[in-house]
Amino acid sequence: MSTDQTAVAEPMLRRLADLPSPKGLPLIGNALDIVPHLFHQKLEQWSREFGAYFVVKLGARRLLVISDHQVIAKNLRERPDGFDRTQRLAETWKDMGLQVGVFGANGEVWKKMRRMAMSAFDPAHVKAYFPAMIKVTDRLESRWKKSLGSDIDLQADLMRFTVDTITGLAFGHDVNTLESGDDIIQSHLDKIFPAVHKRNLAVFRYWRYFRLPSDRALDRSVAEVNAAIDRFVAQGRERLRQHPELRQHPSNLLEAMINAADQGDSGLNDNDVAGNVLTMLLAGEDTTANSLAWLLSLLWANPSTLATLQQELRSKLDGETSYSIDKLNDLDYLDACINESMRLKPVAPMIPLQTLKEMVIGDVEVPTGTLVFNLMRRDSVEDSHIPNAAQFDPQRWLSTSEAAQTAGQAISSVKRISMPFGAGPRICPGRYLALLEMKIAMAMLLTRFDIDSITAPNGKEPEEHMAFTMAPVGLKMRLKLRK
Ligand code: HEM
Repeated sequence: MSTDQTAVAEPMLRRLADLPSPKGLPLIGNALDIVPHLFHQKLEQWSREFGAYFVVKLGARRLLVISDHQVIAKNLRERPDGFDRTQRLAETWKDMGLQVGVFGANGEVWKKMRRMAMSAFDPAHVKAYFPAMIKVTDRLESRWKKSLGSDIDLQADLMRFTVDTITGLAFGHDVNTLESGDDIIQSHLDKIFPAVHKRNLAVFRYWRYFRLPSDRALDRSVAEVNAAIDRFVAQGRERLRQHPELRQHPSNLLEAMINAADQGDSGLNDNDVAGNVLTMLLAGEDTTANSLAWLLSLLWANPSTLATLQQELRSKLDGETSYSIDKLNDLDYLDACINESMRLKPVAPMIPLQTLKEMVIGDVEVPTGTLVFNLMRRDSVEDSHIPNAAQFDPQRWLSTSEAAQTAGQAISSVKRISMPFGAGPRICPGRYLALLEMKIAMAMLLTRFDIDSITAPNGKEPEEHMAFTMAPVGLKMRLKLRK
């Protein structure tokens, strides 16, 4: 027998130039195919056409787009050594005059920032923030009681809920948008994410040469936000000076992060604290509010699931005088509903990264500096990976369910395929807090009220709108007092 016959064939590697690519125009490539708020859907559509690996051209930039969940999970775990967040994100952030925080930072700076952020999310601290979360939830309940029978702008109210929660937690500052109308900082923060998303995709960075009126408005908003955050950091320091006991038991994220920065070897200063506070504000509001809005719209579209969830919440929480973290963590069906809605409607449907070295991704050889767009949802909604993937079926997350007994493989895979909070060393550090917020809001809503209707414009399914996070468009909710 010749050695040739026994040798194991080396897999053939492809290069970026060998991969399929949607047809584009000279110089600008596929830029005209891209509508920023539908970018994720376009990439998902192309991935069905071109497969798990393809290249999109945006001017001089080449994006390697990947939708194989196993490869994506490996990419996310290969941080910080194999991948950074993109250079373009860091540049966009800097152009806008924003302080770098843990989300946008890379390398050694990220490591320090991440340590500081994690200290703020330590479970003992989250427990200390919990009473503030209850207060905000009570206010949401009062607000909704005043709106009985009329249309509630669902997302706007959920944003008020998450803004008040995060601002309270981040700064110990009670902005109370639920009772007192609009908040100034919030109206400025609202401009930042959509601008980051648009500028990240732009082929020509015109704002480096001239400013349109919208850019000047953005500059003003960033200046206001930066000044407000600096004030909050100064106030936080003053509080710690006056109440040294808060060093041991910080009452908010800001105090916890100032403490972490003040540890001898932290290498962090107040600018870093400010960058992380801004990051928490941006990362913690739309994400949680949009996830809740998607969950509610899916429940309304699936009445028997809504009834089962209502039954779980009422049977376990009726008669309780107040919420507790333990009780909220004992709501298995609610957990399953949240997981299932984030599988179908992940608010971060793509995670862009950039390679830090030459590497092989799947069967593709890529050079250093390659932009890699990880599509988080494609496999999660494919029947070949998840049975009846389009169906909203929380049961698939319950290990005790019949489905789990008969299709054990499918159940373990749904947990591996759906990664709404990312994965690996840069997985979302706010995930437990976000889940707690979602649970307390759902517990309040379904034990105190009956939902009369949740509708999207024209009676259709809600459309997806991407502006750094993916939101449902135009949801209105009507409530009745519980029978
Ligand atoms: C349902 C709500 C949320 C969702 C779906 C979500 C999702 C995500 C995702 C997908 C990432 C990227 C992870 C990766 O690169 O692997 C991320 C990162 C991050 N999230 Fe969240 N998030 C949520 C809520 C929050 C909250 C409430 C906070 C803080 C108050 C937060 C803070 C952050 C931060 C600081 C990062 C950057 C982590 C790093 O780069 O090391 N998130 N989140």
